[in-house]
Amino acid sequence: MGSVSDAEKKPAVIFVLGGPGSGKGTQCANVVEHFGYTHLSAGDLLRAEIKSGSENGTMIQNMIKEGKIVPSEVTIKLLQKAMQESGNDKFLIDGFPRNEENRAAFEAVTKIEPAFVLFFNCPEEEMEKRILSRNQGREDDNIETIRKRFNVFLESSLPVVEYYDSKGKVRKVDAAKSVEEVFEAVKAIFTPKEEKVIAA
Ligand SMILES: Nc1ncnc2c1ncn2[C@@H]1O[C@H](COP(=O)(O)OP(=O)(O)OP(=O)(O)O)[C@@H](O)[C@H]1O
Ligand SMILES: Nc1ccn([C@@H]2O[C@H](COP(=O)(O)O)[C@@H](O)[C@H]2O)c(=O)n1
Ligand SMILES: [Mg+2]
Repeated sequence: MGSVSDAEKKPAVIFVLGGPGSGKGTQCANVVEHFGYTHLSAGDLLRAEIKSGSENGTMIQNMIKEGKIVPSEVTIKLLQKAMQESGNDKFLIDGFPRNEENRAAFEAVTKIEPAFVLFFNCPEEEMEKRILSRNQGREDDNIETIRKRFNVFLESSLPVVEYYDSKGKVRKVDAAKSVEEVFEAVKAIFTPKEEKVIAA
């Protein structure tokens, strides 16, 4: 039997999930700094696609304004392109998969299974407060769209988390704490077991 060559090795993927405003982007930036992953936010890639003037731009903009999930084909192409261009082999994929269609299509197209799913658990009240004071000029950071995004999260995204939980792949973090406290919990998940033994 031949061994898998470096060129054939699949990249390591961690899906980062959690409700809107739970702190996914904030914590991914910390993980990048400490653990050398490339951070790919599906939402950021879609917003960049609108700005680029692509033919899908208007459709994506309308979906984001309504808090709806863009068809997987579009988002997966953007993720694959960003992964290839990064030159890295380990990725934090933030805000994806957002529904069962995203999940099944990513697996079918890339044949990649996530190493694990990092799930930020945060009460809706706290997430709403954070989004309303984010001030990044996002078109979907208004109370009407926020409510729609929360509904989509409950109805379509949480079942994906439950799917991975049933496979023992979810690492759940209490995201209602301070940025520093949340990162302590995240760090413990990313630190290899042998390093934890040495540090003890
Ligand atoms: N633990 C925290 N405590 C207080 N504020 C936080 C915390 N984590 C992030 N924030 C702030 O909350 C806002 C939302 O955080 P962030 O953008 O990281 O969330 P997100 O999960 O990526 O949201 P979205 O799904 O809308 O992209 C930001 O203004 C950020 O600075
Ligand atoms: N897999 C995804 C991810 C995001 N979207 C759309 O982008 C919006 C913003 O996403 P954030 O992660 O930056 O909050 C989201 O509400 C969706 O409209 C998507 O379609 N598919
Ligand atoms: Mg984000």
